Amino acid sequence: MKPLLQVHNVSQVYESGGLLRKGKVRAVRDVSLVLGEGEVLAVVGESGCGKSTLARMILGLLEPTAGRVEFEGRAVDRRRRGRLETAKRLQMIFQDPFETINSNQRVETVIGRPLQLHGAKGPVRERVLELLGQVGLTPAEDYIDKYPSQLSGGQKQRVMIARALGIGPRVLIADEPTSMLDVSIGIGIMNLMLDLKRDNDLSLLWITHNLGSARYMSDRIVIMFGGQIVESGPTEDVIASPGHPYTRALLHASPDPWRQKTEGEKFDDAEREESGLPESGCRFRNRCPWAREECGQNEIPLTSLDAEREVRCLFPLPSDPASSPLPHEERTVD
Ligand SMILES: Nc1ncnc2c1ncn2[C@@H]1O[C@H](COP(=O)(O)OP(=O)(O)OP(=O)(O)O)[C@@H](O)[C@H]1O
Repeated sequence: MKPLLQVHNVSQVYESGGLLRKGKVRAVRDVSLVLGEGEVLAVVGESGCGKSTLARMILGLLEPTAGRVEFEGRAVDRRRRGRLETAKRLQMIFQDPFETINSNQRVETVIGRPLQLHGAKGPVRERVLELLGQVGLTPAEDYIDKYPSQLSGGQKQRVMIARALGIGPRVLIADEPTSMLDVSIGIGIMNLMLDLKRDNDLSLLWITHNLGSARYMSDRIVIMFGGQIVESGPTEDVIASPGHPYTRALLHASPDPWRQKTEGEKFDDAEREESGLPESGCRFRNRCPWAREECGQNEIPLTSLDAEREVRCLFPLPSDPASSPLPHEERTVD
């Protein structure tokens, strides 16, 4: 598969705190990944693991502290003109359509303005109607003159997808686009994105904390924990026999993935998580039932499990699921 988007050893360090309490947050640590043409790659991890930071670096909205991002073989340019060029090819769908839609603009403007910005001449109404049809908002005439407040959450997300699609991107980066929607509405959005991917020859980067949606959507999966990739490989293989204890824990956890969070709550979670993780050795070891002394001694590298899979663990779980006990049966720390 031809690589479209390449992330090479990217890191991000934030300066945090005020005058009295300064600190550094190493939000993303040496992450590399490749998204191939026509592929769906899922990036999965819990709140605070660095997914959104990674997405912002990919889009050129945030300069990596180290490493680089290449799109179609060229470095992503952070200057304004470069960003416009990038935006034509790489479009983002955000978690919260309520936040990103300007409430004073009608649907025609929300979708039409970026078309004009990217060079469409004259009235764009016809094209907007066509895009509304493509995202399932039909009859399109019923939607085009509406304001966001007259739309449901799922309809707003469809408007945002139409807006992104209009520019003719090659890659859609979707950051938790269904997490604020009811499950059935979210499934509708996932099906729509898969259809659009197929019909428009798109690639998708699907960012989520929900392994179920990643499984539904993706060909390959990257699992992140504490700013690092801890496992990657073909989605079905990783889910059938996770190599990293964190992937295993994600599989067996039963979080409520559709719960709405406020912005403040999100940050609290993330900060609590970040401050509780060890800086050296395996970052997951305090939560790992298989952890041994060696796990805290050195940085753990990503190593190959086979030609397509990598795992960041000194003692990867065996591939035979029967010999890998469930979390509540797991043996105690040596
Ligand atoms: N602007 C910022 N300044 C300081 N720290 C930040 C900033 N943005 C994010 N962080 C921290 O960086 C880490 C990664 O955050 P990020 O938002 O990328 O994670 P995430 O996996 O996308 O989480 P969520 O799903 O909750 O958005 C967290 O510890 C977070 O608190």
